[in-house]
Amino acid sequence: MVQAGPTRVRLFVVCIKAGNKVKTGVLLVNLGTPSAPTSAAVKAFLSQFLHDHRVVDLPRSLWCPLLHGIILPFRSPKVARLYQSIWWPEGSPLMVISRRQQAALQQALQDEGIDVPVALGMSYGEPSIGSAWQQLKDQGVDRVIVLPLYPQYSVSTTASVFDAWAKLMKQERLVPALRFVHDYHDFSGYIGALADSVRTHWQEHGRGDMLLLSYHGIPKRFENEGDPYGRQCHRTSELLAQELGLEPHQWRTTFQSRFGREEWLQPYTDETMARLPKEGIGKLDVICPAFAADCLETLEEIAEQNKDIFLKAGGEQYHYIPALNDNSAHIRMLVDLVCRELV
Ligand SMILES: C=CC1=C(C)c2cc3[nH]c(cc4nc(cc5[nH]c(cc1n2)c(C)c5CCC(=O)O)C(CCC(=O)O)=C4C)c(C)c3C=C
Ligand SMILES: [Fe+2]
Ligand SMILES: [Fe+2]
Repeated sequence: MVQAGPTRVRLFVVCIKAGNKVKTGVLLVNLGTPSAPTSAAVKAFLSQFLHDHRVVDLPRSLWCPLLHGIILPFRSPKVARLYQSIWWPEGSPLMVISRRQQAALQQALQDEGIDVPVALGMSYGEPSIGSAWQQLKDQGVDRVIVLPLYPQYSVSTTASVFDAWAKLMKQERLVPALRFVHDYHDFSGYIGALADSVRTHWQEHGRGDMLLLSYHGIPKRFENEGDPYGRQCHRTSELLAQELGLEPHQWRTTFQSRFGREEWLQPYTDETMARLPKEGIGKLDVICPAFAADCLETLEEIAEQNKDIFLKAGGEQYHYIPALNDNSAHIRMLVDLVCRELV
């Protein structure tokens, strides 16, 4: 569907680029997921992920014995069982949804008359960022918009996408022109898409006493060393609360998915769940704005584990509001992000 206004600007931009024989491509990136819900596949995935210095920055002489001797052998079978509990017939939810996002973004750009191929790469596992770049290269792309699907910048996610891209480019003689989407934590289209999703949920399921915004955590030390992730999460929450007209007592920000023994960003989601019923919150709605696609950390940890904690602590009603996934407002927002980088 061709619209007036901004679309005409977009078409104009694409035409200029076409005249200069520059072809832009989009590389969507997410974290990745195991290829199967088995101990062996989870071990392979965790091994690649947890060897990334951006994720675990301990000296290898300390970390590798712990990783190979304890974490991989003991965590893999345990986590494989969790993946089994959320696995879909078509595969890992994160992978299935990411593929849908890629296809929907491709279609939406095409509908706008924007001839920009979209490829999907994962930081860990398959499809790799390298294979996604190869697909774009095969289509004659010489200008790339790398779009990590992380609304809030973190050294452990966004920076590792940049590392992977830089490593890949070491093999190229002709490095393509690059636009790298650093973050979109306060982008109006993203806040609007989150707000639409909450409103739709309220219309369908009724409204809780509180909206809890639970973000994936990072070690507190990362923040002390300059990672803006926590600050950006709080800003997303404020903007969403503002957009929904929530009073301070009607929303709260927490951090989930702790790993290891050191302190992570606080307050912790699970501890908050156990406290809220005692503070008079009986009905709770939970949203996870750091996740562009549902995955283990939302479908199992939030929709199952934390629900149990809240209900066992005396809560009456608990609703998890799904990630934006391939909903139309999310795809529209991604089109807008891409168009911003086409200029
Ligand atoms: C080791 C420390 C970890 C940091 C730091 C971290 C940051 C971080 N992660 C996401 C998003 C996702 N994490 C996912 C899985 C996952 N994360 C960690 C650890 C850290 N994450 C582990 C060990 C795992 C694997 C599962 C497990 O063993 O518990 C996923 C994928 C889930 C899936 O469905 O496959 C996502 C997505 C963000 C946004 C983030 C920092 C901002
Ligand atoms: Fe190692
Ligand atoms: Fe994680």
